[in-house]
Amino acid sequence: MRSKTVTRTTYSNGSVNTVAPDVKAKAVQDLKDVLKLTTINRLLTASYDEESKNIERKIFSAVYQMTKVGLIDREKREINAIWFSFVGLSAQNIRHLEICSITDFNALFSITNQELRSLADRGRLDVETKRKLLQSTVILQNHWNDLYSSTSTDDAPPGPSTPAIVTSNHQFNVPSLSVTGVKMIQSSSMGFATAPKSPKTASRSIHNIPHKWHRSTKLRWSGDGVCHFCQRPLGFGILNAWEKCRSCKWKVHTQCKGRVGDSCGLTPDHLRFLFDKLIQENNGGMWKDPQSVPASRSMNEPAFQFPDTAIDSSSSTNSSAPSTPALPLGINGNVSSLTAPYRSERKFLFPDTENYSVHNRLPILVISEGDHPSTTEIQQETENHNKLASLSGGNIESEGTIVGNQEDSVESHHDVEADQGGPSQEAVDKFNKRADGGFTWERHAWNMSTIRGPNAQASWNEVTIQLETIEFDKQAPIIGRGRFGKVLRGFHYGDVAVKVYNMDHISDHSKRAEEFKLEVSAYKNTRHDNIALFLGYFMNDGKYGMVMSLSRGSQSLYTLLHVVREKLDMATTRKIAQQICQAVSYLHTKKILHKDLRSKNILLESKNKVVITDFGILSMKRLAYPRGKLGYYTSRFWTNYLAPELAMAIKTEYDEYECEDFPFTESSDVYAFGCVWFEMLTGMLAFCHETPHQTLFAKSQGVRPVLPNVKCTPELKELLVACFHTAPHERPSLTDIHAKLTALPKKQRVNRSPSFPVMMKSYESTF
Ligand SMILES: Nc1ncnc2c1ncn2[C@@H]1O[C@H](COP(=O)(O)OP(=O)(O)OP(=O)(O)O)[C@@H](O)[C@H]1O
Repeated sequence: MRSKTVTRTTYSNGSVNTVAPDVKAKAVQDLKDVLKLTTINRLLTASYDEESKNIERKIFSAVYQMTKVGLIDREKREINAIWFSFVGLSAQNIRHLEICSITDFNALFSITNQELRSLADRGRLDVETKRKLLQSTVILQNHWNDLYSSTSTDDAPPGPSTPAIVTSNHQFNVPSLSVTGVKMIQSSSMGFATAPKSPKTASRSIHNIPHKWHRSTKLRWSGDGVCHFCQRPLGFGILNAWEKCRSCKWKVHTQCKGRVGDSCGLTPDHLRFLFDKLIQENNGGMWKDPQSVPASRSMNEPAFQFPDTAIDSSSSTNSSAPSTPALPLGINGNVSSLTAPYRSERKFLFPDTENYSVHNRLPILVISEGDHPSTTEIQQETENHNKLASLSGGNIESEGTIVGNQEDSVESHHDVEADQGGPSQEAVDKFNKRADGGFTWERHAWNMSTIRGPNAQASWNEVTIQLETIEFDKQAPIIGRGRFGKVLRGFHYGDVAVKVYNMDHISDHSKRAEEFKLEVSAYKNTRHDNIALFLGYFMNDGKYGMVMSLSRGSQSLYTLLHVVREKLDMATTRKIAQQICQAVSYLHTKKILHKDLRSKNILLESKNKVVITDFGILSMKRLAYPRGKLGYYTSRFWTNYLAPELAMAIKTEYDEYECEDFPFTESSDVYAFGCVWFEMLTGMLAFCHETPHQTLFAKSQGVRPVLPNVKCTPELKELLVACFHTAPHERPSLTDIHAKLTALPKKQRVNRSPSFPVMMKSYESTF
């Protein structure tokens, strides 16, 4: 019998599956074949005959088969690109959608028809392509849903599984929330490659609510309304008959009705209602069902019932008991039993009463994934780059690699005006206010002579780099892409990394340059061995970017821990922790807050040296873009590092004019540092078993990360647990942590009592 080579596939959630490469290759090939067999035009014809249905089914089963084999992120993106090009999208359209985080089917299914339409509009997809995209997405989603309804619990198709990525109009995530049982079921994954598994004891309740179509016999004019399925105008009710679902408010032509599926989608309001219900029911004891999830062992132990008490320093270094109050694997069940003991004795009361706990609402989070680009993307990027370079006579080396929209260049004169000095006094004030978030940050935080003052212009000029002088790598210009922009590889008197920022969240183009300068100014004044070296910035033709030293290793701590899955020894962990402490406390002395300290933003130059990046950028406004009131686009695992006071500050609906930014403080950076340290010690993310919403909820309830069995001294454990204190002012400062880390002896000597009798005292002292 021929033995198969089996590879380990690491999922984005860190789990590992074994998949025979030939099985995977076959699945991918099947999809390509079936796509080759047919054309989307046939699939999307108005005459929806039996043959079209068969084609649909074939395509879907190929897609489904492929999702079963477990794909890594890069493969998911490639498949997504295959699907999009089959639908008729150009490479540029695909790039646009990817930039908007539609990188796999999961993401595609997670956004509403309306959001997809607005993404298509922003990407300037032509009418026909947009129609095909929307229509084909509905078809695919329907199949997915059908399959969900017809599949047994264990064989459920892999799919967007949890409220982590919230579907506001479609039902793909909903199976993980049982409407009747109202239990939050923990998902095993946030990616579409792994199937959400329900506990075996409780069968999964499938959301399957039929549409309530209503057809008015009156003559109705629907204004500019378009059919949700075919995207053509609805027109008059009688002439071109259309119907409206009373529940989800979808309007479709009568002839399209058959193709939108039998199951009614959940609108954002429905979804909120569901969450509201979950939280309310929790108060009413709905989650107290003792059958649902066995209570955590630690919950019955008095030692672990209170999060804010100092840790028992007598705990053994190799104890397997968590040193913090345990959140049992997921808060997927008996949450009240978890939180009740804390509530009864909780010392800390959150200062902000305007939070979602009070209003019984959780904000909607959509997870976008910054990632390494696929080969196809690199090729695409390189082609664009070279094409533009040749068009401009090789002058504008960078233009092709930088994504910006035409509006930016139209408005660029504003930028030039704004470039004639530092940001305005008003902006600086606003920025300082934003930074303090109502806590401790002061206006005098900024060195006014560098931002605004007699030397401001000269100071900015010194760090301005002309875009034309940067030579971008022709082979593989793009290093990676994040939530707020992308990083390119270039040459500017040496190898450099160029981070191109997306400033679309500032709708007023004339304000972009000013805002960008405020963000960059955090970098401008930093000089530290463990901080990415700022070399300069550019603002050309509506492109905003920063040039910094290229980290040689090009590997982040996240990649090392969760992709390469390397276990760090105590000495390395300590060294890295010390360096992070030094770097971030340096920033704090410069009155700069990191705001986004995560293992992804810690680059490893070598095992002995880290460099931190991406500081001072994050804001609620950035996260709220482009969803606005609909929720936030966040990086994956962002909530895991979020300090509880920040988690509490996220408003369910973001309003630019009314909402304050996050109340970032040095202490929130300390919390994030604790999470990174935790990650290094355990190889796992804090709250790794929770979905983002569960994490937010848990944090709002004062739940702290569970520290599993780690080999470290009680002092270190105590220090780590102190970083997770719910009250920000109780957390230690990074300088203190660094001092304690340094003071610890290099090697812990274990004082074991010998198994044989020894003379403990010296000969002299005995007599
Ligand atoms: N100075 C640098 N040198 C080398 N690589 C870098 C540098 N700065 C960033 N990178 C890499 O570029 C990629 C994108 O970085 P970026 O900070 O934009 O996003 P991210 O942190 O991965 O994602 P997000 O912040 O959205 O979660 C990452 O893989 C990162 O490791």
